[in-house]
Amino acid sequence: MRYVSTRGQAPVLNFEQAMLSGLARDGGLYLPETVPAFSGLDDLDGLPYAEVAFRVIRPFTGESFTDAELRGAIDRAYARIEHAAKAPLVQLAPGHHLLELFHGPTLAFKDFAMQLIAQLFEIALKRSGQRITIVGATSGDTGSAAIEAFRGIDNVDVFIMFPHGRVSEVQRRQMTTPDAANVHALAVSGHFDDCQARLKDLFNDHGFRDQVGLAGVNSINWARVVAQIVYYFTAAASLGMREMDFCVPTGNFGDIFAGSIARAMGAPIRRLIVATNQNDILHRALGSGEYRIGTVEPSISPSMDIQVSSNFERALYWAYGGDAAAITQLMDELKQGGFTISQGALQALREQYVSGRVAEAETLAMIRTIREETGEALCPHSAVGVAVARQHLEPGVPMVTLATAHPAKFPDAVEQAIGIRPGLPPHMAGLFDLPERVTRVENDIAALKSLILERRTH
Ligand SMILES: Cc1ncc(COP(=O)(O)O)c(C=O)c1O
Ligand SMILES: N[C@@H](CCOP(=O)(O)O)C(=O)O
Repeated sequence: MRYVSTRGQAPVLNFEQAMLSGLARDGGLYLPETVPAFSGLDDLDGLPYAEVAFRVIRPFTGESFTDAELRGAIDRAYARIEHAAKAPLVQLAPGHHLLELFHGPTLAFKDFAMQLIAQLFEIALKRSGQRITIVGATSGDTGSAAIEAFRGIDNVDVFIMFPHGRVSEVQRRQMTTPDAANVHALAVSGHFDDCQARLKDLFNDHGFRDQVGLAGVNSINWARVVAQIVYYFTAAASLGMREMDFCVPTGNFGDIFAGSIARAMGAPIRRLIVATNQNDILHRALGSGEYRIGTVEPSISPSMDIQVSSNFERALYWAYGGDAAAITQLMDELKQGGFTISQGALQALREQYVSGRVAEAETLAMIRTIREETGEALCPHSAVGVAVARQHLEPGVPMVTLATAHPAKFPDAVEQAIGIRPGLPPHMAGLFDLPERVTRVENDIAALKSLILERRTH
């Protein structure tokens, strides 16, 4: 399996190389040259999650890992997810199901990919003896999952940039309380898009990149996306491999893009529905063809407060039929504020995705409604998903909404909606008593570089 960059100017890599590279050297994102068809769809029902993961991921890893290495990594990764089913599917209403992706150690869907790629990184780094510096940008959940997965791993430093004052207190504490020497939480002035832009600046400075052995664990890393494909298959298997719709709370477009890969592999997915909060650039772009960056408005679903949605570049690459020059041009225009999607590409995108957005009041109302109807408390991101899914329900077609985080990560929003403050699970009970370690940094590339050079442990 060979991986190519969306911008067409970076070396073609194998899986391990693409995983260790993160962003391609031409600034693009890696994608497989072809998507493998999945054989054995009808054999998945009843299999353990780890076995489905092995079958789905194996075609992507090629010669990079032996079967035994991959199975071992998967087993260790998913042993850390508490629920027996790992990603249980629960019925919200007849025909509408919630895919619960928050039973991992940091209570968000990010654990599914991050736990696995930490295992794969460890195998690859032990083999090569290489030392790396992971830098991540987060609106809250990627950062906590990365720190949990990579803390204490030899040969790795982890720097996580989060937007100062724009993540929930639980998310912040998950990033600032681990005391491992290789973990560095950085509170950056600005919003998530600033953090992600600085991350890409670091990757695009090849001198710095090579000096520190820069690696990335955001969904710019193809290995993250691969691991997120698996639960589309387990959900489809639980519903008997009938044609179904998926509604995905969306920000950086990684999770829903994993759904398009699942569909391309053969999963019976009819519609993939992009659900956004008031930061609705994706909904607007799919409606009008104009991808224009607006102001990021803080919301009660802060992990989705994103305007520059990184993985949309991968979707565009497909929609433009693999025309890397066209993507490079669009990404240059994006630096000036936005671009117009060609009619042909827009049509191709609309064949892949439909979309909806909900405002804050609707999100709160949906948390209340689901509490009344089922007794469950939804996190605000999952509530955005459920609200948009309800706009798109069709008789006879099962709908699966991805529940991307545990309500206890966002207690203020949940309490505002239903008057009940969800408690943290026992393994996180001491979170509010631990001392925090965090460095305030300006949104400034020179300041970030010197901090990373000064703090890294190797
Ligand atoms: C809880 C939660 N829901 C949804 C999303 C959106 O996922 P994606 O960025 O893959 O679109 C995020 C952030 O990634 C998140 O943390
Ligand atoms: N919502 C995310 C934003 C980064 O997403 P990623 O999937 O690209 O890592 C977060 O919680 O940090």
